[in-house]
Amino acid sequence: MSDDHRQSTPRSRVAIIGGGIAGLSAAMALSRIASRDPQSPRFEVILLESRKATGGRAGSFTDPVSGATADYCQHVAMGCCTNFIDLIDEAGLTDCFTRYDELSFYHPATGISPFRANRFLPAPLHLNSALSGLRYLTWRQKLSVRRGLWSLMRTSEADLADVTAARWLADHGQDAETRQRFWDVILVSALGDVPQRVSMAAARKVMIDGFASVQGASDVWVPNEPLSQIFGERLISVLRKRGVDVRLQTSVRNIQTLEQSSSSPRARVTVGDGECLDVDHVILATSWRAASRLIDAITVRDEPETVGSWQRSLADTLGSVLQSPITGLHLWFDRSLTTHRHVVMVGTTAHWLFHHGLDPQNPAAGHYHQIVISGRHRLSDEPKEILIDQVIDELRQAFPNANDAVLLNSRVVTDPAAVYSVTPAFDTQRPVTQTPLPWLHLAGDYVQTGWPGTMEGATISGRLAAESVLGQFNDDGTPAAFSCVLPGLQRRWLARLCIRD
Ligand SMILES: Cc1cc2nc3c(=O)[nH]c(=O)nc-3n(C[C@H](O)[C@H](O)[C@H](O)COP(=O)(O)OP(=O)(O)OC[C@H]3O[C@@H](n4cnc5c(N)ncnc54)[C@H](O)[C@@H]3O)c2cc1C
Repeated sequence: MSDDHRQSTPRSRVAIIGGGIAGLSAAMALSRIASRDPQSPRFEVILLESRKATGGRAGSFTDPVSGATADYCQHVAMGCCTNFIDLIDEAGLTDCFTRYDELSFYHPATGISPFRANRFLPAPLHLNSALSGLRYLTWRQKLSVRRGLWSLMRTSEADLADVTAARWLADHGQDAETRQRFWDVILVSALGDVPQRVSMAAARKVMIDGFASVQGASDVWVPNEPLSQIFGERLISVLRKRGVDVRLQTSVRNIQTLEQSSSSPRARVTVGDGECLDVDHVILATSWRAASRLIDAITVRDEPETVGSWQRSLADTLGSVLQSPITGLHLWFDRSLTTHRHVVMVGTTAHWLFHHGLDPQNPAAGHYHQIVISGRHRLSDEPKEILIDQVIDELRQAFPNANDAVLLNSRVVTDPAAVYSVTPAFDTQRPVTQTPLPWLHLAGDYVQTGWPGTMEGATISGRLAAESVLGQFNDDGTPAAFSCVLPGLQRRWLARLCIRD
C-alpha cells in the first residue's frame, strides 16, 4: 500500500468495549500498528469504558479514613509473562514495576526460607537448589515434589485437559501434606482457586512455564505504583497521544448489526446516554459476565441461524463458569512489620504478605501492608473482624516487629468474582477470539489464550483481537502481515530435552 493510497483509504473504525487490561492491550496493539508502520491499515480506535477509570479488575480505591490509595488487590506478574511485560515496556511503564529474582516462603514451624533459582545451572536444574532451600519440606517431600515435577515435564498439556490438579497430583504420589505445603501454595495463588477444581493443564502452565522451563520465568514483577496510576492514568495518556479516543463513564448498552455492504460500517454500538456509534469492528473486551449479556442481546440480520446457535452455545458456556473470590486485607500499622517486600505464607490463613511501607504522599496513613487470600477459605463466611484478628495473630507469630505494632486502620476487600475457575470443563470450552460475526472479536482473560485468568492472559487476548481485526482488514486477498502476540520464553537445550510439548 503506497503512502498516497494509505492517505486516501478511509479509516476503519474500531470500537473496543471495556478498558481492562484486555481492552487496553488491544488498543495499544492497533494504535502501534497504525502509528509505526506506513504500510499498515489506518484505524480510528474508540475505547469505551463504563467506569470512571480504566484498568478493570486491576484497579485501586481511595481509603476514606486515611486518604491512602490502595489496589483493590495486589497484582503481580511473573518473568514468563512475555506479553504483559512487553505491553508495559512498550508503554514506557517498566519503572512502575520492581523485579525480584528471589521469593521468601514462611512457615510457622521453620520461619522464612529463601527460594532462589540457581543462575548458573540450565533449566530445569536451576530449580534444584531453590527446592532444597524450603526448610519446611522434609527430604521425602522434596523428593516427592521432584518426582511430581519430572512426571509433569514428561506429560504434554493436551494429555491433562480432562483431569483436575488434585486428582493428578494424588495419582502421582503427592500425599496430602506435600500438596498442602508445596503444590497448593503455588497453584492457589496463581490460579485463584483450589486444586480440587482447577485443571491440571492450567496447573502445568504455572509449574512448567512459570518455574521449570526457563531461567527467570519465576521472577516476580511487583508494581511499585498504584494500579490506577499505571493502567488508569499513564497507559491512557500513551493511548491518547497515539490518537485513541478514550471515553470513560461510557457504558455500552447494546450492539446491533447493520445492513451489510462492503463500504459501510457493519455494526452499531449504543452507549448509555443513547449515542450511537457506527463502526467496522467491535472488540468486546469485558469480563465473561458482561460479554455474555451483550452477546445475548445482539440482533442479527444475516445468517440468524448460525449466529443464533453460536449465541446460545456461548451463553451456556459462560453461564456455567464457576468463579472464585480473592480477598485483600489492607492493614496500616504504625511501623513496618518486616524488611521483606513480600512473603509467601504457608500453613496460615494468609497466602501472601506484601509490604509497601510508608507512602511518601501520605505518610500519616502509616506503614501499608497487604495480605492476599485466594479462593474460599475457612473464615470466608465469618465477620471481617475475625479474619483480621486471625491474620494479625499469624503476623505476630511470623514477625517479631509485629508484636508491638499498632494497627492504625484496616480494610477488607473481597472480589467474589475475581477470577473464573479454570475447571477441566471450562478450559476445553473457552471461547476463541473470532466469532461468526466477521466484525465482532472477543477479548478478555476468559478467552482461549493458553493462559489462566491473569494479566498475561488478558494482554494476549487483546493482542489476538487486534490480530483478528487485521486479518479481517486484509480479507481482500492480502495476507495478514501483522503478528501482535509474542511467544513464551525460549527454552534452552536441556529444557527442550526434558519437557514434552
Ligand atoms: C482480586 C484480584 C487479584 C488478582 N491478582 C492477579 C495477579 O496477581 N496477577 C495476575 O496476573 N492477575 C491477577 N488477577 C486477574 C487480573 O486482574 C485479570 O485477569 C485481568 O485484569 C482481567 O482483565 P480483563 O480486561 O480481561 O477484564 P476486566 O479487568 O474485568 O475488564 C473489563 C472492563 O470492561 C468494563 N465494562 C464492562 N461492561 C462494560 C460495558 N457494558 N461498557 C463499557 N465497559 C464495560 C469494566 O468496567 C472493566 O473495566 C487478579 C484479579 C483480581 C480480581
